[in-house]
Amino acid sequence: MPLLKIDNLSKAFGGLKAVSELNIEINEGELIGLIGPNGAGKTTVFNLLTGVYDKTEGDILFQGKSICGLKPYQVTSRGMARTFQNIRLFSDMSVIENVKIAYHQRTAYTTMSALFRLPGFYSGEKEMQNKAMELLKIFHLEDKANETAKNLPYGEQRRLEIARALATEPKLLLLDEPAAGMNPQETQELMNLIRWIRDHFKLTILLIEHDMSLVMGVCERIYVLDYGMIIAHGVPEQIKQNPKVIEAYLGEEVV
Ligand SMILES: Nc1ncnc2c1ncn2[C@@H]1O[C@H](COP(=O)(O)OP(=O)(O)OP(=O)(O)O)[C@@H](O)[C@H]1O
Repeated sequence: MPLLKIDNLSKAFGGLKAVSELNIEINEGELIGLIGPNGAGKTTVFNLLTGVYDKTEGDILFQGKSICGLKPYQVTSRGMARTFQNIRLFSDMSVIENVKIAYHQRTAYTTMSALFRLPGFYSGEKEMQNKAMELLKIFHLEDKANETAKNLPYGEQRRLEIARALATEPKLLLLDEPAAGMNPQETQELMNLIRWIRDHFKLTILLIEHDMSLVMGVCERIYVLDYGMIIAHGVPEQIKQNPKVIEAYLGEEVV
């Protein structure tokens, strides 16, 4: 059974079909790319997967169960987390608070123990603090734990967003243009980090990306969207040479 099965999914905005009869299957542990020209429908797919938009037609099965109609927080608790094209951090909160907030969805202590500061609350808080610090270390942000999120350089804010998504302990991680705004060296480091977190956390990853060197370098299979439809699907070597893909990018260098 695939971890994620997108089954004939469509989404219309009035007369515009942003996503049209989409079929995608992703198996546990895979690292998959979703690419396509501007306006192809990639972010709409993420919004459909995470309960931000309601589908017009079709179904989304996650671990064999339909997740259509669930609210974003319910999708998160089923084990799907995402980052955004435009970074969405709690910008006035500290770096570590950003991560701890995500852990709150997963902590075992009850409202009663939190209200009355019972022992369960303190052990829960301590555990959360330790786990958050561990994540920050992985993303080389431990020295910035108490800085205000908005004061971090752009590349670090992007890494913090991924750390925060991981704090919800997802099975499937959706990354929307993780390398946007990064220089080539940062992009290379991010590529290594994405592979590493997939292996370390035994994750499945679906990523949207315009940076072709990142997509081709890191993804095992790639789906190409154009006008809401899949025009190509395969391993990076097949995608690079696919005439429909080259045409969709209007002669832009695909690699
Ligand atoms: N909430 C909305 N209301 C109306 N139209 C929308 C909405 N969201 C997206 N669209 C339209 O759907 C189409 C697909 O948009 P989407 O943002 O999913 O593309 P994309 O592939 O992510 O593009 P980009 O690479 O530029 O981010 C576009 O024509 C867009 O204008």
